[in-house]
Amino acid sequence: TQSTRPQRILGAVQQNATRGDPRSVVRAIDQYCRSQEWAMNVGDEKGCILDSVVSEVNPSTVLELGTYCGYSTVRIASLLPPHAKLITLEFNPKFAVIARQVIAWAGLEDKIQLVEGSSGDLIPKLKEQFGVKAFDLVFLDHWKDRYLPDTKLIEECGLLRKGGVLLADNVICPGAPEYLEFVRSSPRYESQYFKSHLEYTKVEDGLEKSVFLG
Ligand SMILES: CCCNc1ncnc2c1ncn2[C@@H]1O[C@H](/C=C/CNC(=O)c2cc(-c3ccc(F)cc3)cc(O)c2O)[C@@H](O)[C@H]1O
Ligand SMILES: [Mg+2]
Repeated sequence: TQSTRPQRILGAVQQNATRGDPRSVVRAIDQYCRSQEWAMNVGDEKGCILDSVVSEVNPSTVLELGTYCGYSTVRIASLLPPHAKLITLEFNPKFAVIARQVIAWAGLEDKIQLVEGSSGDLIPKLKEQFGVKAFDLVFLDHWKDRYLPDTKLIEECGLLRKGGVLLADNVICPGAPEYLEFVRSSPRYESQYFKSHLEYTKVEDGLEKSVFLG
């Protein structure tokens, strides 16, 4: 029977990456998606910007919205200090199954908690159910029209610490205009745009980094 793109991405990881070596997992996915078939991973060019923001923030707790195959999940977690944790939310069970195997191949199960469900339902439960106090970094890479409502929800739930950072993928392509307008005009955020390109292409895209001022 016909395989799915996430299944083929997992296959590329299992064939080309070394178990327990997160960077080889990232490299295997990038090589596959650049040479065989495009997929909506943040990719290697924007990934370097992601790496620099993660290293700068040096977060203890990270929230990712939209796991997909786990590319950015593994990329972020590979840079976290020993006791740091990353919670990633994914509501498509077929993608979650693949992402869990990619995360396992990278050997990052101890750092990453993949929670199945929709961000709107799960965000209000993160404090009580997962013992989260506040996030140092949130990576937004799920449905683009959900960036703004989920940011407001994260604020309402007191899940972003003062100085905490929101990092949003795709603010140009496909675009998140309402989100951009909000974080760039709100006095409670200090925003900065990192110009780059859509993963594996020459199309312009970029990441928006927004520091929560409290
Ligand atoms: C109620 C839904 C909102 N809450 C949610 N809660 C949890 N997981 C959610 C989610 N929404 C979506 N997801 C998951 O995130 C992922 C969705 C990501 C959406 N991303 C994009 O559409 C995207 C699209 C492009 C793209 C760019 C150009 C183009 F021509 C075609 C596509 C590039 C990207 O980098 C992208 O991130 C999936 O795994 C989905 O199941
Ligand atoms: Mg994206």
